[in-house]
Amino acid sequence: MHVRITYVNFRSDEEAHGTCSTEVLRRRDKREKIRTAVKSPPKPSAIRTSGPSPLNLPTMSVLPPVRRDRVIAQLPQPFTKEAALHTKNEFHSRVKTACQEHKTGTVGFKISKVIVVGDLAVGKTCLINRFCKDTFDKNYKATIGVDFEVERFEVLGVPFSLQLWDTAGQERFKCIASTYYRGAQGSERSFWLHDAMKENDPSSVLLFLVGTKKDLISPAQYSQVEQDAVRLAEEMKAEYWAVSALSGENVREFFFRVASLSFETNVLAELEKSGSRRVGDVVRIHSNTSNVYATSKKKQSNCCK
Ligand SMILES: Nc1nc2c(ncn2[C@@H]2O[C@H](COP(=O)(O)OP(=O)(O)OP(=O)(O)O)[C@@H](O)[C@H]2O)c(=O)[nH]1
Ligand SMILES: [Mg+2]
Repeated sequence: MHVRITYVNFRSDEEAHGTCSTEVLRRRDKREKIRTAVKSPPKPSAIRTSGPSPLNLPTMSVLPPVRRDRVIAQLPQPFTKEAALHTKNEFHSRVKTACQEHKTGTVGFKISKVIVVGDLAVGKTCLINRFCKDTFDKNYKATIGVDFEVERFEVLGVPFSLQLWDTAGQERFKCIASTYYRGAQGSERSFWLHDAMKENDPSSVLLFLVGTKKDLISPAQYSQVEQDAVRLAEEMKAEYWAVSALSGENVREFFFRVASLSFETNVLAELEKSGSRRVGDVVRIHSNTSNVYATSKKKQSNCCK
């Protein structure tokens, strides 16, 4: 399951420009090879949990407990309904039931990848640091290659982790990000989106367009920029957010929304996968047919609607 996020960088003196994007990608072995240039992230097994709730982990666990402020009990709402991946008020009912019945399969053991990509200095690193470390550095230090953070959540009582990849926006480091998005063509501005979408199945991607540095723009300027950003998000089939790493505005809400939609999509996919092999399925025996197994419910589509 892939989730992508693209950012628009707000400036008070010019129209939003540049993009950075975040995507949650399912672990792909091929891609792991680029990590020769970066720190090795923890393997999935290193964050495995044994019970349904990490808050109840035994003291012997190697894992720290999920922070209280990373517990998600309600579906976070989109920034604007005009450009949202979906506008439901609550988690999908099948997801809620699966969580209540502890039938979320392997979702609690997975890490979803969030890849933040975009032009240099749009604020990718600061955004991640504000969320993960609650810090902000006004001095620009270009990211070299790729860096990462792992954030653990508990969604509807189920552990869920995001691996946040912070890529470099500078041209000279683009080759590393390009390992993810091979074959990219097009302008600087469209590079990230076009390339990323080309390399991945769009139906398995959650894409977010994020306007960074919201504090730099006046409310009047912002409302004009937002119209353009919403239009762009619609074109991209992305969910739009506007954030400020400096003030912290919307940063937590945004990452909670990313975690929640990724979690929901993962659980629905898991239910879809296991739909034809559930324990306790009804077994019907017909004298006139050789097809003796039937599930109690028809397979349902993996859809948030
Ligand atoms: N005013 C304001 N400045 C910000 C904000 N976020 C980042 N900045 C500043 O913008 C500059 C670049 O921020 P970074 O987060 O390092 O940018 P980046 O996208 O990671 O850049 P690369 O690593 O080169 O791709 C820094 O000087 C930050 O202090 C914000 O929300 N508001
Ligand atoms: Mg950076």
